[in-house]
Amino acid sequence: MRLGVIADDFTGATDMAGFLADNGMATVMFNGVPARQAREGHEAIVVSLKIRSCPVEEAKHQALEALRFLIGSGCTRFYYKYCSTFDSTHEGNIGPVIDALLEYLQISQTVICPSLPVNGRTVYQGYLFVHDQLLHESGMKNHPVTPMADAKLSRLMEGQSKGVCSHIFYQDIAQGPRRIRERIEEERRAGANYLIVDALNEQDLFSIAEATNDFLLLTGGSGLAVPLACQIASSKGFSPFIPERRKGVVIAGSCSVCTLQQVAEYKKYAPSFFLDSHECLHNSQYAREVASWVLSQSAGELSPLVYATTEQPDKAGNAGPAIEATFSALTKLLAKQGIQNFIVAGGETSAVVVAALAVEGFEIGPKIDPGVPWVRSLDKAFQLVLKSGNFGEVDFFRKAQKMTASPDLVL
Ligand SMILES: Nc1ncnc2c1ncn2[C@@H]1O[C@H](COP(=O)(O)OP(=O)(O)O)[C@@H](O)[C@H]1O
Ligand SMILES: O=C(O)[C@@H](O)C(=O)COP(=O)(O)O
Repeated sequence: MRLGVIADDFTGATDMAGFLADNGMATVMFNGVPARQAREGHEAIVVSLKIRSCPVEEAKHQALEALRFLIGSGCTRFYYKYCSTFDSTHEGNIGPVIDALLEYLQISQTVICPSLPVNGRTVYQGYLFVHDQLLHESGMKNHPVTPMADAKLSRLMEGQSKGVCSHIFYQDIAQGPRRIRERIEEERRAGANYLIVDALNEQDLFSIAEATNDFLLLTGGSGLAVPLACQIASSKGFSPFIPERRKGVVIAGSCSVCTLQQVAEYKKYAPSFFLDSHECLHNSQYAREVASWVLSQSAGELSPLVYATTEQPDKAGNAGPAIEATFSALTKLLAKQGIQNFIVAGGETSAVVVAALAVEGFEIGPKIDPGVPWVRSLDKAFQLVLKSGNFGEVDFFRKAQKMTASPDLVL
C-alpha cells in the first residue's frame, strides 16, 4: 500500500513527511509535481505545492495534477494536508480543493481533521483551538495572508465548499472506533460530505484513523500521520539520514509569535543581520551586500542568521514580495559560494528558498521538534530545515544545528 499526500505548502509538507518517516514509513517528498512517476521503494509520496493562497482555480488544477501523479505512481490512499490552523481565505482554498479531489476520486465523503495535539491544535465541538485560545483569538487573527476570524470549522468549510458538513463530536469520538464507524454510517445515510471530527489527543486520532481505514481520501493537519503510518508502514522500518555539519545559514521570513521568540533567542549566540524591507524594495544590490555579510562571518559553531522577522511588519503592499525576492536572490548567491545547509523559518519563505535552490525532491531526516525534520535534496547537495512559522521550541535554531555531525562521522 502506498500513501499519496498532497500538501498545500512546503512547511506543511515537511511536517507531514516528518511524522510519517518518524513513524517508520519510507517517505519521499517532491517539490511540486515531478515530470516522471516516482521510483519504487517508498511507502509514502508527499507532493509539496504552494496553493494555500493562490487563486482557487489554480489551486484545484495543481491539486488534481498532483493526484494524477500519485495515482500513476501506484498510490492507493490519499491525504490532503492543509494547515493545523486551517489557513484559508473566505473563498478557499481548502474547501474547493477537497471538492475537486472528491469529485475526481468519485467519492462523496471525507474527514476534516486539523487537530495536532502535540503542537496544541485541538478540535472540540467543532471549534479549532490553538493551545488555550480559539483560533480567531490566537496569533492567527493577525496572519498577513490568511487572517482567521472564526474558529467554527463548519462555518469556514460551508463558506468555501459545495457539499454538506456534519460533526462527530467528542462524546462519540471518545467511545472509540466502533462508535465512530456507526456515526460515519449515520452521516453517510444523511448525505454529509465533510465529517468534522473532534480530537483532543493522540488516542482520538488513532480511533479516527482506525474508523476511517476504508476512506480513500482523508484531509487534515499532520496529526493523523502518526496513526496512518502505524497502520501502513511495513515492518522493515526506515532509518533517516544523519545531517552533516556543512557551511550554513539561518533564514527567517516568518513574523509569527513563535519565530519572533526563536530569533530573539538565537541572536544571543550567533551573528545576525536584520533584513530591511525598505532596502529590499529600493536597493538592487541589497542581496549581494547581505550575501557578503553572511560569507564574511567566521565559521563558528553556529550559522549566521538573516531575518526579516519583526513584530511590526512593513505594511506596504509590496514589502512581502520584495523581502521574498531578496531571500531568493540571497539563497542563489550563497549556494553558488558553497553554503549547503539552509535552516528556514516560514512557509512562504521556505517555498522561495526551495525554488531558488531548484531542488526536485527530498528524503526525510531526523525530527528536530514535532513537525520539523531535517530534509536533504535527492542529489544530496543541500540539507534543509523548513520550519512552520509557529512550530518549534524557543532554542530551535541551535537545536537543529546540534543534530548535525561531522561529515567524517557520517557514513
Ligand atoms: N518585516 C516584514 N515586513 C513585511 N512583510 C514581511 C516582513 N518579514 C517577513 N514578511 C513577509 O511575511 C510573510 C511570512 O510568511 P511565511 O514565510 O509563510 O511565514 P509563516 O509561516 O509564519 O506564515 C512572507 O511573505 C515574508 O516575506
Ligand atoms: O499544519 C501546520 O500547522 C503546518 O504544517 C503548516 O502547514 C505550517 O504552515 P506555515 O505556518 O505557513 O509555515
